[in-house]
Amino acid sequence: MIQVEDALNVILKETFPLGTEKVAILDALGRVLGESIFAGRLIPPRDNSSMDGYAVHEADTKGATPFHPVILDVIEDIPAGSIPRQAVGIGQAARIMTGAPIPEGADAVIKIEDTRQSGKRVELTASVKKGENIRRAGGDVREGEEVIPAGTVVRPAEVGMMAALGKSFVSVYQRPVVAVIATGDELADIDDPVSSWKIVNSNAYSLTAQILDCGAIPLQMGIARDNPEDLLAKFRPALRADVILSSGGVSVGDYDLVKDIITEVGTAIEFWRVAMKPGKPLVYGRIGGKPIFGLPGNPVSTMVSFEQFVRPVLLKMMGQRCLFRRTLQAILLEGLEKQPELTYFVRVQVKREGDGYVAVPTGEQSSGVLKSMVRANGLAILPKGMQKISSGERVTVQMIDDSFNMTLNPEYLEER
Ligand SMILES: Nc1nc2c(c(=O)[nH]1)N[C@H]1C(S)=C(S)[C@@H](COP(=O)(O)OP(=O)(O)OC[C@H]3O[C@@H](n4cnc5c(N)ncnc54)[C@H](O)[C@@H]3O)O[C@H]1N2
Ligand code: MOO
Repeated sequence: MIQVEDALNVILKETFPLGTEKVAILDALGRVLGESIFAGRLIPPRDNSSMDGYAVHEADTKGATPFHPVILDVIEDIPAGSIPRQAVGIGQAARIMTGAPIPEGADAVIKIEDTRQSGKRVELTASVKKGENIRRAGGDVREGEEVIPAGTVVRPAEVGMMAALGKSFVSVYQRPVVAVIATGDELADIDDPVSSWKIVNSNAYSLTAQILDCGAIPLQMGIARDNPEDLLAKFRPALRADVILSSGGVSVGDYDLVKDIITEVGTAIEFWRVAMKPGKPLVYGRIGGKPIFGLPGNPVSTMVSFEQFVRPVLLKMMGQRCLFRRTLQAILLEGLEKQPELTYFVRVQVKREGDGYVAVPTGEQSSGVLKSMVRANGLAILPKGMQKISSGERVTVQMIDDSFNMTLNPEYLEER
């Protein structure tokens, strides 16, 4: 039996980012850049005004006050998007709007609030400094500058910047295709007739959802029955995926055949059984360099094993550098006993309380009870060596719900 951390080390050491592909910048959202983005142009492309006002010579504005205004001739109007036709001379001003290019001659912009226009003239009631209210060409981005380094996760700001730089396609890391095989004679699909002898194949759906949630591409292979022929018929075509997952059939029962079958198709098994609960009977191996995971069949075991081992693998393949969930410290509000040789992942609901957090176990912790997973936003990690934990003690919680910290003001949640 391998320890959780050792298992993770073995798996991640032999996992590498996939190649890259070109996608449209909006499709790059949430993905990892495979190239650095360099500026092929200046932003802004030329000096422009940051205020609605008048482009002037700074020297002309000296000493202007509401009681001793300076009067200038207005020579033209420069709305944003237009090209100035004349240079601004001494004693002259050009009316200019935010974003419009600064005309020749002018070296400052005075904002409208500090002026009074009368006909073809303008009175300045304040002075300006050289360069005031002018955004310089290249002030945001210089030509040739590395604006976004390779390895960055693309967010809306990066999408906007790439658009500003005229880059419509960009290189990102590929998304792995992940095959999912459910195993078990007792399984029925969602739409099959209801029978008390059958269990709905929910694992294929929770796993597929977890794969999608990571940004990877699921490939549902359906249900394999507990016989070698059917298992081989599902595993063989699954090997074209980048990662292969199965659920069930990895324990010690008479029909737990997954280990034998994946060995038969050529998998080098690296470990079977991890010192954890839930998820102990996990089997892991490599086939043609690809990872293959035989996840335990209990619905919670499947999901928790995915969280601990498969999710980091998929993220690493997609070029991500942050492979793990956020953890936080919380006060556990219920005492628990455990087997000291195993690491426990306890389903909890974490809430803010004062400056800190509290964690409440979400009910029955048996590996078949999916409802306590539905109610959980975190997994409290009770480490190996610990025998029991009392209410009021501090625990580390792995947050499996990213939206957790969105503690919205309750009045925003009121319904109409
Ligand atoms: N004698 C022993 N028995 C068991 C041990 C053990 O050490 N000794 N370990 C237990 C633990 S821990 C787990 S976890 C399970 C895992 O066993 P398998 O991976 O072989 O899973 P199955 O036996 O096939 O199924 C377990 C359970 O989960 C339900 N299941 C299976 N697949 C699905 C699915 N796709 N969707 C929904 N539910 C599914 C299945 O009906 C069973 O109830 O073994 C223990 N036994
Ligand atoms: O590991 Mo099993 O997953 O405890 O039920």
